[in-house]
Amino acid sequence: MLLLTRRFSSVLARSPFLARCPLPPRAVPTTAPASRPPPRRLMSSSSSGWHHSSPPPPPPPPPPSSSSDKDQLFRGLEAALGTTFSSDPLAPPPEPMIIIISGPSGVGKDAVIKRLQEEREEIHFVVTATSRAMRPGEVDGKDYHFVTKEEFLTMIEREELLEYALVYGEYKGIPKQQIRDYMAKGHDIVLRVDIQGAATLREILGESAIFIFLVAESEDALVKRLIHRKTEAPDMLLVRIATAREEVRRMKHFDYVVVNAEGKLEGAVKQVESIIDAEKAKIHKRRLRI
Ligand SMILES: Nc1nc2c(ncn2[C@@H]2O[C@H](COP(=O)(O)OP(=O)(O)O)[C@@H](O)[C@H]2O)c(=O)[nH]1
Ligand SMILES: Nc1ncnc2c1ncn2[C@@H]1O[C@H](COP(=O)(O)OP(=O)(O)O)[C@@H](O)[C@H]1O
Repeated sequence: MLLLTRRFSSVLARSPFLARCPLPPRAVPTTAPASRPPPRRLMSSSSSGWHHSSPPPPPPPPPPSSSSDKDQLFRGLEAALGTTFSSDPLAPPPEPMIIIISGPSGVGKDAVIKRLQEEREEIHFVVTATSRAMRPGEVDGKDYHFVTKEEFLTMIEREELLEYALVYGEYKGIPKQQIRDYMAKGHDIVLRVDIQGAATLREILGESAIFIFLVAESEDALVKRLIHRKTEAPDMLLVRIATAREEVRRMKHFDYVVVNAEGKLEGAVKQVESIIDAEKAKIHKRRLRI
């Protein structure tokens, strides 16, 4: 430390900046402090306490004001350290991650993911393959890759799927290659799966992915939302509601729970974004293995 201070002092001594703002002579000792006797202290006659017998040190030099002074000081510090200051980022670059969004049918997974994609370009929503029929308004390759049952079975045989399940009588599965391609390009991956799919993915991905459970504020709200969507016949509605009751009990296996309350879609999306941001800022990051 003493050596550095000396070196810095000698560098600054040669700079015009120092000529205008000289360092106080006692700031850099020329002899080792151990060899110097401790300063004598005298009791002041006033009641205010102790005073040094030596005169007060001169005031520190004023901070550099002009940009050339600041530049001189910067270079002086570099010279004193014997290295240049690097402008490389101090934090490691964020790595792509996999985010799994699950929850009961009708809770708003698709709605949350759609808004998330609008907010964050770097997110890739994996379009899963399904054997179910296309609903009005759905687009092949955007909502799902709609395939026949035979085509789906071929994909299973060829081990092209990271995970697959029979969901309400129809096959659903995640194409592996799509994940690899987008991760290689630095994208974060969002997967939307049912609860059994999330359990399978937990076995495959362990702690390397983030598992988010989406819920409505209440069962009552969830049922109304499903009725309002008008995509299910009453008997299928009953199956989905009964299943949802079971699914909510599996919440404890997830990392986070986000409430998508009625009319508060934006709040749910913001919370998912906060989770992603916090995970990106973690020092001990999740190590992905797929
Ligand atoms: N396990 C698994 N579930 C999926 C996959 N893709 C979609 N799902 C889930 O299948 C369930 C039923 O999907 P769908 O019939 O499209 O109905 P909706 O999502 O409830 O409108 C939803 O809970 C989806 O999350 C997948 O690749 N694997
Ligand atoms: N916060 C919310 N408030 C009101 N309606 C919502 C909200 N989130 C989603 N919805 C609506 O609820 C229905 C079910 O949402 P959807 O995204 O299809 O659910 P999931 O993908 O989980 O089955 C849709 O009609 C959607 O527009």
